[in-house]
Amino acid sequence: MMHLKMTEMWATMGSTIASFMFVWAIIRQYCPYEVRRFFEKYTHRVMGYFCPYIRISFHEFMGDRLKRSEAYAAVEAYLSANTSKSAKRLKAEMGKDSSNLVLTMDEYERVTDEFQGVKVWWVSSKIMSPTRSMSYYQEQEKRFYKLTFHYKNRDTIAGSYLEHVMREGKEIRLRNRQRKLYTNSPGYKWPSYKQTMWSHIVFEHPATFETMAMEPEKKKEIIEDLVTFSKSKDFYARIGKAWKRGYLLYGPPGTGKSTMIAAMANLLGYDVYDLELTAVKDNTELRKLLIETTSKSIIVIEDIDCSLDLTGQRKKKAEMGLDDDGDKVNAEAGRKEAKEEGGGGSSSKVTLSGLLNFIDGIWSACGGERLIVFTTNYVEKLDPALIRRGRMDKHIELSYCSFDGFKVLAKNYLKVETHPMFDTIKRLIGEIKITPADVAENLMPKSPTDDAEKCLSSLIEALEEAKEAATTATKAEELKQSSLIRENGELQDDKETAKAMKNNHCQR
Ligand SMILES: Nc1ncnc2c1ncn2[C@@H]1O[C@H](COP(=O)(O)OP(=O)(O)OP(=O)(O)O)[C@@H](O)[C@H]1O
Ligand SMILES: [Mg+2]
Repeated sequence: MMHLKMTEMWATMGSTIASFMFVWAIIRQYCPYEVRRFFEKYTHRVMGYFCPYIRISFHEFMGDRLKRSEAYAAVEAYLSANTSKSAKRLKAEMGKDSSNLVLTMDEYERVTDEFQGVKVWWVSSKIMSPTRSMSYYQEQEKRFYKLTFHYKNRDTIAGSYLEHVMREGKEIRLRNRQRKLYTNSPGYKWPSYKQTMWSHIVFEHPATFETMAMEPEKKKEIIEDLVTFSKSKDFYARIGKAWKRGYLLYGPPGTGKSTMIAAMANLLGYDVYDLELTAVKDNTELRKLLIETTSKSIIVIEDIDCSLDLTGQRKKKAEMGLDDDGDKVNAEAGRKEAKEEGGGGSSSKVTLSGLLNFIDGIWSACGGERLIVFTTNYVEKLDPALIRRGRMDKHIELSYCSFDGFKVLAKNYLKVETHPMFDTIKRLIGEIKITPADVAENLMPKSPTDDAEKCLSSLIEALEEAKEAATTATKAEELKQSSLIRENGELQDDKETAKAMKNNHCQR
């Protein structure tokens, strides 16, 4: 009897829901927007009394604002990365600024997600809402994601789950965004959509640490240093230090300094600001440029030793004939010294103290998560204040090609990991100095018929030539030294003979 009553009750409820759904479908299809909104409002209110679930909506555009909601974009990125495998209906779109396809949940698709043992449901949906365009109304699609969860999990979801979704979503967006290469050089007229001091193009350098020729341990150490930095937001906050790190890359030309900067940017997904110091008018302009840089970026000053006359203060003193303490010294000698040092023809008024402020002054903390990289061929020429630890935290020397470096290049260029010619190359590379750029050039096939053997022979030839040139140069130097010694000896003998003759003459 009881069972019969329950069955009847379920049947009645079922038919009520079915009739309700039918009426609702008709309303959605045929009724004007106002009537639909009215029904929606009251149905949600009635359902709210019985339903134990909570819903949170993330609308793409809020109110009349034209800007896309950051929360919606983060949810979209999170869902497309985490739940697109379980969704059955997906939408494929070209990523913004990028060339790859992005898969997101299709409209009205529903997926589940789990967090700390709590199950939640996400639905992608849209509503048609009226917008006033010129003088008439038209309907516009408004997309949103709806999150549903049981009310007993309210604290977990509203607290940690949403924070987790936002954080992950933002990280995914940053990873997938098209990165940019900025410059302040007035020579470049790259497209820029707003009036800023920087112009930019899309950053598309293919260098990675994997393709860099250097000792594996050194490479590993640099990668670990960079990754640790990028994950140390809380650490930097705890020790009260701005979240930035300075790298000084030094070494002879063609050893991979610029290549390493590109590899760093690709590893961390950062933008690159290539700062042309000679084009900066003065310290104020330098500060403005700094303020306009964004987080997750690398600010690069290449060839810092020739970028600016950073020893300018001293040169001016020298030109005026003042010594370091400001005392007057031989004016003529001072002017000569200044001229010999190169003169510094740049019209930039940026000073060393302006640059030091740029690196670690109060303003440098704005934005956070930034690397500052200097490159130079002559580290010994730089002012010690500029590169002391704390400013340039990590000094990396990029040097001549080692055998390990050669193996990386051979793998990149020729796809060979071992070859009988490797032994000869190992011996020669140990004997002479050759830059990775020179090795790379020799390994580059010059015609479609050039195979690995041909390229390796060309490298051996170049190494042998370089060895011969080095031997000849050493011999010439030795010869020069010995003739100098001989000349000095003869001079000494002549002096002694003259002295003896003079003594004889006096005695007489
Ligand atoms: N360590 C390296 N690993 C891989 N390729 C390298 C390396 N060093 C140089 N190369 C190759 O040589 C070319 C020149 O290197 P790069 O411009 O990075 O040198 P650099 O040290 O910046 O030189 P400069 O001091 O003249 O600016 C690069 O295009 C790259 O192909
Ligand atoms: Mg370079």
